Order: sequence, then structure tokens, then C-alpha cells
Amino acid sequence: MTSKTDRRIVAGNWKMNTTPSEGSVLAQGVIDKVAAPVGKVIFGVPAIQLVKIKQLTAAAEGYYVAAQNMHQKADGAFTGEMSAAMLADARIDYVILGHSERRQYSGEDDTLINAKIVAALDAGIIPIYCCGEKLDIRESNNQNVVVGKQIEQALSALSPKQMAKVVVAYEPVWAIGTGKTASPQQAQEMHAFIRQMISDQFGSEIANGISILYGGSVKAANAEELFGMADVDGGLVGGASLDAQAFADIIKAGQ
Ligand SMILES: O=C(CO)COP(=O)(O)O
Repeated sequence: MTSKTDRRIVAGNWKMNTTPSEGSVLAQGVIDKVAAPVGKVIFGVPAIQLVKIKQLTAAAEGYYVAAQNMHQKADGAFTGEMSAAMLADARIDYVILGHSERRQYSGEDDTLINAKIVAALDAGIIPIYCCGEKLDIRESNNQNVVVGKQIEQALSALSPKQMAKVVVAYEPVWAIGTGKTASPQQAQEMHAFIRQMISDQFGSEIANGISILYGGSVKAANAEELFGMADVDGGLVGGASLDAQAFADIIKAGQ
């Protein structure tokens, strides 16, 4: 049976921050501070840094690299886009898909995100699928309805074999970049709900093997408590992943 430690992932989402020079210093700083992380550590870096950070992490056990987006089509006249095959050829391990900032600023919906997830899996890239509700939905206590629908639209058409590879990140929009964190209990409730949904459709073995990460104002001070919850397998960290010491402390939280 898969244990919580097997599912452990701490991923940084640098978003549109760091120049290539700064990014290399940041990634190396983290690697130097945490030589053998428990579980996996992922750097989600700007496209221009993917190859360089992959080279830098190649010799560092436990470290992986994620793209922050990807196009759903195999190739063609899509100026400015990047395909799954390009990521696979560069040996990029993961791709963050469906982040709320892409939903908000680039109009991505779960039908499109599903197509991207399938394209990533076909190329051997692991999707980190982001879901999460906005503040008004949380205030009206409809978070399970909204997140349930996101999960269903983005993931329910996958085969069990495909689903077993997906990483899910629950990122309540009201907690992203706001300094407001979901309480450990709120995170646990939603993560348990997501795992139950996956179990209902794909079976308990697949559901128990999947990593479900929490994202939204994770920092060293709250990581241990959040990651200590039964269904919180780690984090997708924005702002705090831009500081080597802060991110290193989060990687080590609760270990
Ligand atoms: O969006 C996030 C990670 O993808 C979370 O960002 P913050 O950690 O800055 O709130």
C-alpha cells in the first residue's frame, strides 16, 4: 500500500519571476540546503529556464522540473506555444496545468485543461492538475460543488492507468498570494473529498496512490501543520518558493 511519505511532493511555482541567472542561483541554493529530500521536490520554472534547470537538477536526487503550461496540440501554427513533445525531448518531468491564473487571465476551462492533461500523459509528462474555488464560492459553502465539477470535467474521462499518474493540487483562489491560508482542517476536508471522488470512480488503490498537494500562501510557518493532515501530501508553493531558505524549510517541514 502507498504511504503518505510515498506521496510526498513539494513543488515550487515560480510563476513569472526570476531571470535565468537568478533562477539558477535559486535552484542551486535549494539543492545545497536540502541534499536528500524526503519525497520529490519540483521546480516549476518559466519556459526559458526549463532546459537549464533540468541540467542543474540532473545530478540532484529527488529534484524534478515542471513547466507552468503547455499547448494541447502536438505541433503546428501556434505562435508562442510549447508542445508536450518539446517538454519530453528536454526531459521535463511535470507540467502544471489549470492554474487559476491561467484560468483567469488566459480563459482556460476544464475541457481545454483535460485536452492538455491527455496530451501531457501521452508524451510521458506528469500533469499537476490545479483546482480550487473562489472566495464567494467558499463563503456560500459551495466549494465541494465547484471543485467536484472541475475534477469531473478535467479528469473523469481519463483511463485508470492515466489517472494513476496525475498529481492534483488544491489551490483555493482566495488563498493564492493573499497571505490567507486555508486552515489545516479546511485543506484536509477538501483533500479527503477529492480523494473520495477519485476512489469512487477509479478505485481506492489509485486514489490512495495519488499525491494531492495544497497551494495557497504556504510558508515555513504553516507547512508542517498543513502537511501533517492525513490527505495533504505536500504543497504547491508560490511566493515562498522564490527564497531558497524559505523553500528549503518548507521541503523539510514535518520530516
Ligand atoms: O499559486 C500558488 C502556487 O501555484 C500559490 O501561490 P502563493 O504561495 O504565492 O500563495
